[in-house]
Amino acid sequence: MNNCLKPTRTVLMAVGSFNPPTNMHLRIFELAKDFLQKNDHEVLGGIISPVHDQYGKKGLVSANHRCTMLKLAVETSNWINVSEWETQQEGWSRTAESLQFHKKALNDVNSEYNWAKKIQGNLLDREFPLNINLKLLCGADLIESFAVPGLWKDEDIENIVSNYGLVVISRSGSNPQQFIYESDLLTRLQRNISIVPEWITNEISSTKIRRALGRGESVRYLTSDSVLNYIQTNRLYIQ
Ligand SMILES: Nc1ncnc2c1ncn2[C@@H]1O[C@H](COP(=O)(O)OP(=O)(O)OP(=O)(O)O)[C@@H](O)[C@H]1O
Ligand SMILES: NC(=O)c1ccc[n+]([C@@H]2O[C@H](COP(=O)(O)O)[C@@H](O)[C@H]2O)c1
Ligand SMILES: [Zn+2]
Repeated sequence: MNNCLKPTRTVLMAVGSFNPPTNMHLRIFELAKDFLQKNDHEVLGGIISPVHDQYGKKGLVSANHRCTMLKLAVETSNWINVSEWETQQEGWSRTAESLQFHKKALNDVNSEYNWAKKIQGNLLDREFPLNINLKLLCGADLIESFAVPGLWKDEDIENIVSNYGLVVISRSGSNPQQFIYESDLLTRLQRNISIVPEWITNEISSTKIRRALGRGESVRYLTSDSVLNYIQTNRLYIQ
């Protein structure tokens, strides 16, 4: 919330494997946008930032495939974009580093990145400074991973929540309110965390899509037909 008349200019960024992209990956952006627009934010755009190959998660297909699938998935959206920046670095980037890079590029009027130009183009005026805020959008399982020992630096969690802000979409099997209550750090920073309930609950996950594909079962309507055609043409996720 801000106290002046203008709504806060906000961009949402989701990080993850997107292995493969699912309809829920796009849904979380729609849910977050609706929520923020009712709460005094002007949502200028969304960015999906797939993780580097060196993240090394079991079964992760190449960034080349994941970026191509994501670009196919967002073809139906006029506001969600794909950033390949993380995948183009020497190695894995911490989420705090990725947020820092993307926020800087979004506020740079001379940015060379297409997603930055497109999002800036949604501004009615391009008064300098652009004052575009970036928030991390995630499902409740990602915030719960903050508690995994050694996975996230405390200083990164503090930086992400206090300098960017979090929008957390509830996911079955997780309880983000309780998780925040159990963390002194997150309780202190609570006003920068928005929890958005997903009332039309849906269990779609990339893991379940990979499992079904591995078993030769249909995954139609869990992801877009364009992504599905790409998976089939390139024979991905079959053992
Ligand atoms: N059904 C869902 N509800 C809420 N958030 C989701 C859902 N599916 C994915 N997300 C969120 O999307 C982001 C990217 O997640 P990720 O690429 O890990 O997808 P996933 O479906 O969880 O995949 P996997 O099963 O491989 O872990 C994360 O913040 C995750 O919490
Ligand atoms: N310390 C960190 O910044 C940190 C730790 C663990 C995961 N992450 C990110 O969270 C995402 C997790 O993705 P998955 O849920 O697909 O494993 C990835 O984008 C990864 O880079 C960041
Ligand atoms: Zn996941």
